[in-house]
Amino acid sequence: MSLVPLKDDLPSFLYQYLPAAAAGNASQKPFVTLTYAQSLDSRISKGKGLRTTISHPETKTMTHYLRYKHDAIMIGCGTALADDPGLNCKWAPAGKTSSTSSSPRPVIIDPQGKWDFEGSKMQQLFREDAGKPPVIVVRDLGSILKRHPDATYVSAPSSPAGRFDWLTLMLLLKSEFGFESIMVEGGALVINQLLSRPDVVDSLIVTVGAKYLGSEGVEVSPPVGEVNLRNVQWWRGTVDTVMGAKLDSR
Ligand SMILES: NC(=O)C1=CN([C@@H]2O[C@H](COP(=O)(O)OP(=O)(O)OC[C@H]3O[C@@H](n4cnc5c(N)ncnc54)[C@H](O)[C@@H]3O)[C@@H](O)[C@H]2O)C=CC1
Ligand SMILES: Nc1nc(O)c(N)c(N[C@@H]2O[C@H](COP(=O)(O)O)[C@@H](O)[C@H]2O)n1
Repeated sequence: MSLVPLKDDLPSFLYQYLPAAAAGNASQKPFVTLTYAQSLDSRISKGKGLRTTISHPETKTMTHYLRYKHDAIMIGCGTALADDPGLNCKWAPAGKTSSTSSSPRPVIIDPQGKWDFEGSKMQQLFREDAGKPPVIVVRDLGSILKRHPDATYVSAPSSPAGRFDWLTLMLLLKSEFGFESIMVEGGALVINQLLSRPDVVDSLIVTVGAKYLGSEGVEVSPPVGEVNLRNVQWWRGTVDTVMGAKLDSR
């Protein structure tokens, strides 16, 4: 499906939240953008495992513009299993066409290796030369039952509860794969952890869709309680609004 054109004022609105604005900052860590679309009742899908459209076509185009601006796109395996997403980039600057090379590399956080690249939308796009193959981050390379030859598996150190530390993970992804920028799209478990990590997240870009999804929906609400933001700006579209912000470390 093709995208509607990118709204003219979005690039200037987004600029300060994108990796290019931090170019020249010598950091060991990749630039990390946390971005997702939520309803007015802070839900990112209408139920566990239910792929849900929240973004209006013009903010969907914005998401593809954001994908164009990052080296990698990260999701948790809950999202990979629920949505079977493509995670490629369909946006291209005027006069150019989108291609595999302008798509970010998908990164799937999948400690137990539950998600399978075989038969996925990502595999289909890769075969059509319309998307890159994923990096799959697991806990233990030896425990993966089905390894796909076109996917890259990498193990990361984890806590006894099986959790990766986000900063360690981002540093590893930069050193192993050279990712200078990573866009994190979700899902809820990933977002709720990262909202309290100003040491990891450089920018927050949230689309707010003009709808409610109800109490059965998958909620974004950080367990740590209050999270404060700075450098907050709002963009108003036809139906949605978009908030750009930085996480406050104080
Ligand atoms: N509206 C939006 O922008 C988006 C909506 N979604 C929705 O979110 C829902 C999925 O959310 P969740 O179920 O919360 O799944 P999730 O995508 O956050 O994945 C959770 C899984 O990721 C792994 N994981 C997360 N943090 C980890 C850590 N620190 N260490 C090791 N492993 C870790 C674990 O295996 C965990 O079970 C779906 O319904 C999907 O449609 C997902 C992305 C964006
Ligand atoms: N920006 C945005 N708006 C929505 O309404 C959404 N449901 C999502 N979901 C995210 O996009 C992924 C799907 O990507 P493809 O279109 O298949 O490339 C989905 O898995 C979520 O990460 N995002």
